[in-house]
Amino acid sequence: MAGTSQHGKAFIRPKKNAHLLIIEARFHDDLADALLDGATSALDEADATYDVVTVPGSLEIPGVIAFALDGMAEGGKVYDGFVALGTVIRGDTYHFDIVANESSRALMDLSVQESIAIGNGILTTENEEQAWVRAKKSEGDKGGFAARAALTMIALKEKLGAQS
Ligand SMILES: Nc1c(NC[C@H](O)[C@H](O)[C@H](O)CO)[nH]c(=O)[nH]c1=O
Ligand SMILES: CC(=O)[C@@H](O)COP(=O)(O)O
Repeated sequence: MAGTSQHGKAFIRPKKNAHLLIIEARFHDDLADALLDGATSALDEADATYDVVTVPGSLEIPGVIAFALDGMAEGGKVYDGFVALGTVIRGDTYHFDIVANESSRALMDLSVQESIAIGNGILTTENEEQAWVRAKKSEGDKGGFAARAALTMIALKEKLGAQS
C-alpha cells in the first residue's frame, strides 16, 4: 500500500489514563471487525480504557458523539476522546459521496466546535480490496491509526491546557 508507514513521531500519549468511546459502523461487517481489532489493540497497548457503541452505518457515527456529549453535560459518563470506525465503499450512485463526505464533515465540525479529541478511522475506498489493505491490523491498520490519533489529540489538549 502506497505511503504506508507507522508515523511514529506524530503520535504522543496522554499522561492520564484516558477513557475513550469507540463508535463502529458495521455496514461492512468483516471490515468492521478488522478495524475494531486494530483500534482496541492500540488502546490496550497505551493502557487506555474504552467503551464500544455499534451503529448501522457511518452516517450515524457523529450523532452518537453528540449524544455522548449531551450525556457528559448532564453528569453522565465522561469520555476523553472518540474513535470513529467505518468503511464506505463506492457503489453505483451519489450515495457514496454523501456518506463519505458528510460523516467526515460532521466529525470535523464536532472536533473543532466542541473542542474534542476524535480519531477518524472511516475508510472511503473504491472497492473491497482497497478497504481490506487499509483495515487489516497487519497491513494499513487504520483502526489503530485512528485510535493513536485520538490519544494524541487528548495529549495535545492536556498539553495546551484545555479543560475536558
Ligand atoms: N453505503 C454505506 C453506508 N450507508 C449507510 C449510511 O451510513 C446510513 O446508515 C444510512 O443512510 C441510514 O441512516 N454506510 C457505511 O458505513 N458504509 C457504506 O458503504
Ligand atoms: C455507500 C455506497 O456507495 C453504497 O453502499 C451504495 O451503493 P449504491 O450507490 O450502488 O446504491
